[in-house]
Amino acid sequence: MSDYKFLNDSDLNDFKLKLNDLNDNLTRAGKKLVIAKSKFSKREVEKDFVNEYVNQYKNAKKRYLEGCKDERFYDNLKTAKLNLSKTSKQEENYNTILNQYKKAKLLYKGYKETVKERGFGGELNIINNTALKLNDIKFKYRENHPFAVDGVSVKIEHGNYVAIIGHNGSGKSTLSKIIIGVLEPTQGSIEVYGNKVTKGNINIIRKFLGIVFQNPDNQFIGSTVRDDIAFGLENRRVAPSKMNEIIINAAKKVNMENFLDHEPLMLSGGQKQRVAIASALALSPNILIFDEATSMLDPKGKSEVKQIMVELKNTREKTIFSITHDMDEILNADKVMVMNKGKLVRFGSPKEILSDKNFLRSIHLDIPFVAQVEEALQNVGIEVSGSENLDELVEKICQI
Ligand SMILES: Nc1ncnc2c1ncn2[C@@H]1O[C@H](COP(=O)(O)OP(=O)(O)OP(=O)(O)O)[C@@H](O)[C@H]1O
Repeated sequence: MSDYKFLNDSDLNDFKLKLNDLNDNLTRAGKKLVIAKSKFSKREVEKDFVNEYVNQYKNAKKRYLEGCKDERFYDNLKTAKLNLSKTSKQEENYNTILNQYKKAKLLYKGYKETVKERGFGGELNIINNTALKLNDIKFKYRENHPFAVDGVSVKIEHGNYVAIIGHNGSGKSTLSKIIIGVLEPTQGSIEVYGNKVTKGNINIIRKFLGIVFQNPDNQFIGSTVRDDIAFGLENRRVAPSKMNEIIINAAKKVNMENFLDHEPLMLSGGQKQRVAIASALALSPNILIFDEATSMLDPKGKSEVKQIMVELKNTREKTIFSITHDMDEILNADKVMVMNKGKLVRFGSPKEILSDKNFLRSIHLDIPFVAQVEEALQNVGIEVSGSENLDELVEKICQI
């Protein structure tokens, strides 16, 4: 027994992630079966078609139930208990063995709770501080097509706010779909916090990526803001007793806590997007991706959402990616990725990117308004640069 390797929190976390994934598969198989049965009742399909989904559901359930049984936690507790029973209080290592027993007891309790909660609450394995590492990513939609993403390599550290810009067709959306695992790269590899993304773990890793899309109206399911934020949590089988607190906290982060009982469709565009952000935040993603999230909003809505993005950035709790056509937004970012014809042609701070305005113009990108004003002032000998917004620029001018 002396070389027995006791389990630790990371083993319990791995078990949570695995069980939650099996539970997702089971839920998906259940949904597909319901659809197949409804098609059968409308006489759109034959019985064989339904049977196929019945089998898939049965298999998913079998895998889930097998996944629930993990003898390691019981064996771990049994070993720790045995060790303790063989050790007298006078022995030097008594306290270590007692602590091992206490830990094993906690892990066993955690295992039982995990089964009850269907694996909810697992956290992404943080192997290193690099939120995203793309290694020579290439992607083409069809064999005889050019690469839509062509050899992109980049390393983004945790807590950064990264703006991805580029003219239409430059590969931004394709790249974002690769990051979120909707498209599989034709070549290259991806690491998320040190976890190499594979077919086997992509569904698990995707749970730690939150996405806010362009059209706020396409993102609502619930009849109130509260229901809407709850939807994702219900899918993850979060215990109802825990839900309220999570919903309120998420709503507070986007200043929507007073709208929880409002109907989502009656909100302004900016408010809708803030609810969409809250729904994503409720699921505690490590990486939050904004996919043109401000492009359909009026100026007030745009500014509300951008303000929330800056507040999120300032907490440094999440890594943020924003795919955007709004060149003014890049001033808020820590790093800017400039895409052109599928390639990452520039990567740096907003100041570095804006230092070569002619290059940006050559690939049909607008220059942020503030930077244009700064450029005009520089041309008449007034040295101002690096302002994040108009207020900052005005302040700098007043100090000259
Ligand atoms: N489903 C698809 N099938 C085939 N080609 C596609 C598909 N989607 C995008 N493409 C092509 O891939 C290239 C990159 O497109 P992508 O949509 O990623 O660019 P983008 O920078 O996001 O553009 P936009 O700003 O217009 O959304 C373009 O040449 C585009 O025509």
